[in-house]
Amino acid sequence: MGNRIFVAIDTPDLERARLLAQRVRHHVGGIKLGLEFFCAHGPAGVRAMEEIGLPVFLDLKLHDIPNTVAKAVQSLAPLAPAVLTVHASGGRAMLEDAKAAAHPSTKVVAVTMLTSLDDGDLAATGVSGSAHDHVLRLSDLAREAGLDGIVCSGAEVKSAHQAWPKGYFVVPGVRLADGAVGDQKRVVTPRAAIDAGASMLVIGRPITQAEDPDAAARAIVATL
Ligand SMILES: O=C(O)c1cc(=O)[nH]c(=O)n1[C@@H]1O[C@H](COP(=O)(O)O)[C@@H](O)[C@H]1O
Repeated sequence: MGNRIFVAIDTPDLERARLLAQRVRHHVGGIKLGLEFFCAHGPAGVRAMEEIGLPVFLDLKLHDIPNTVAKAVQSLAPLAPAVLTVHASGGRAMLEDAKAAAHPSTKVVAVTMLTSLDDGDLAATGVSGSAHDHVLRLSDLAREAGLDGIVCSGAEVKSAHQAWPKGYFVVPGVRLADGAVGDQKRVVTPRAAIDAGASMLVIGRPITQAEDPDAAARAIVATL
């Protein structure tokens, strides 16, 4: 089994992104590029990062009407990212059209409920019930729409995996027991996420903000 850690390269600085990816490349299975990077550098930046030779997860969390999302996904298809995110709450038609427009080799995964939110935040958006139930509902929707998997926290991945054994489960909000949580609310350790059935761990600041990112990535791998 390959390394399931994707390092979140959250920076608008292309040189820093390259340097970070190169430093940790032997201890991660891929790199995740998100809005911060993509807004600054677009497809050319993604291509520049692809040259490092690691699989690229393009995390744009697309969420709009079906036609707009499908056209955006179509525009991204030449980049053939290993993984691409859309928001599950965009609804079934949006999810189906996103999957149909993606490069055939791209896993399209649906973000369920952001790991920076808790039950109280959910209630404030007008959704009653627990984060757990909300994630499970959105996971069913993603499966029915033909997506490859979902993004959820380590607290829900076990149930989601049981309900969808062939799904691909991306887990962010990963922290070592003594690590700073920052803006994340639903966090688990790397080991707990893997034991619960995560297919991929997304880890950003615990690696990228460490004094020695390479050593930090190596230390996390050692816990798995
Ligand atoms: O889709 C994601 O990757 C994602 C979904 C989610 O619910 N929570 C979440 O934190 N992420 C991303 O995962 C990364 C987490 O970064 P750290 O909190 O620094 O480890 C960031 O790049 C987020 O954009």
